[in-house]
Amino acid sequence: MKKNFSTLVNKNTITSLAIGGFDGMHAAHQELFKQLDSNGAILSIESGYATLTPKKYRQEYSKHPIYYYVLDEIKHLAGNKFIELLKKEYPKLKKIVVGFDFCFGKNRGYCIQELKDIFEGNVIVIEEYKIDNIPVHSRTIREYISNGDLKTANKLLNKEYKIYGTQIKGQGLGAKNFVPTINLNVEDFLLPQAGVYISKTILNDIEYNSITFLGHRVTTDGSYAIETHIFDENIINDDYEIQIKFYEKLRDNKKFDSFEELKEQILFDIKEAKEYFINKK
Ligand SMILES: Cc1cc2nc3c(=O)[nH]c(=O)nc-3n(C[C@H](O)[C@H](O)[C@H](O)COP(=O)(O)O)c2cc1C
Ligand SMILES: Nc1ncnc2c1ncn2[C@@H]1O[C@H](COP(=O)(O)OP(=O)(O)OP(=O)(O)O)[C@@H](O)[C@H]1O
Repeated sequence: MKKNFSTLVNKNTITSLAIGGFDGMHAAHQELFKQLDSNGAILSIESGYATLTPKKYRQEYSKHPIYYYVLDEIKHLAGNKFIELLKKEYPKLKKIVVGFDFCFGKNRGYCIQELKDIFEGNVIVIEEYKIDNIPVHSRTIREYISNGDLKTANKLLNKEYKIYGTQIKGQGLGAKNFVPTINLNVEDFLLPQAGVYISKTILNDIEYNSITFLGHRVTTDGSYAIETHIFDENIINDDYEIQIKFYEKLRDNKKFDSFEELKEQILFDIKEAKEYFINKK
């Protein structure tokens, strides 16, 4: 994970700010960032609901430093007070970049026109950004992920959806009866719909082709699990942090009548996922 270097960049040097929530750091957010100059920064207003790129993981997706405000601490401010606060914290601020639907201040009562009226500087407003006619928003991307449509979610993110987790102990059945898997504990991130996904797993900065299962292990102990199988590698993982990138869903979670049938299906899933990566090249 890239360290948040915002604390290292002096706010006195910042001349432009992109303002918003920025959960996902998706394709539309990146359109805003393109308008920042080399002394530009991102001002993320934290509502506490970021599940695509929780705060700790967000800096990875931009070269501009990210600063944060907690929404609850600033939402009572009248529009002019908010701008005063920005001017005080960023004395060289000349340009503000926001999207078409940006509103701020008490009761979200101040929007683009008020921003232009109050801020004595350049206000750049980005029109609603769409991909294949789908408006790009964090809420829309969350919905695609929750419905298992990672292909569309990734298109709107302009990158593969990625989660971070830590290794936990599994049932100890995988390597003996099925295939070896790393079992993960994941906090803070939105999890895709239950099922089997083509994925890449990153351990110690090395990216491996893999397949990932999420859901209740209805064929074995019934408990919820996130498990990833890395292809053709003998992995002895002692890494604290594991990253999973999701590509496409292969199938739903399913209850099998025997371990043999589940194993056969898992081997078929692996074959399909391998073909996906071969064809992608
Ligand atoms: C590619 C893949 C697909 C899986 N599909 C299912 C499934 O459809 N139904 C199910 O009950 N468990 C499924 N599992 C989970 C297995 O039941 C699980 O790997 C096994 O119980 C071993 O768990 P362990 O690692 O905790 O020992 C799948 C696992 C993998 C790796
Ligand atoms: N599709 C878009 N086109 C242009 N600007 C956008 C778009 N989506 C977000 N923005 C702008 O990006 C900034 C960050 O906004 P925000 O994080 O609320 O985005 P969002 O993806 O619309 O989130 P949510 O879905 O939670 O409303 C805001 O200034 C917002 O106006």
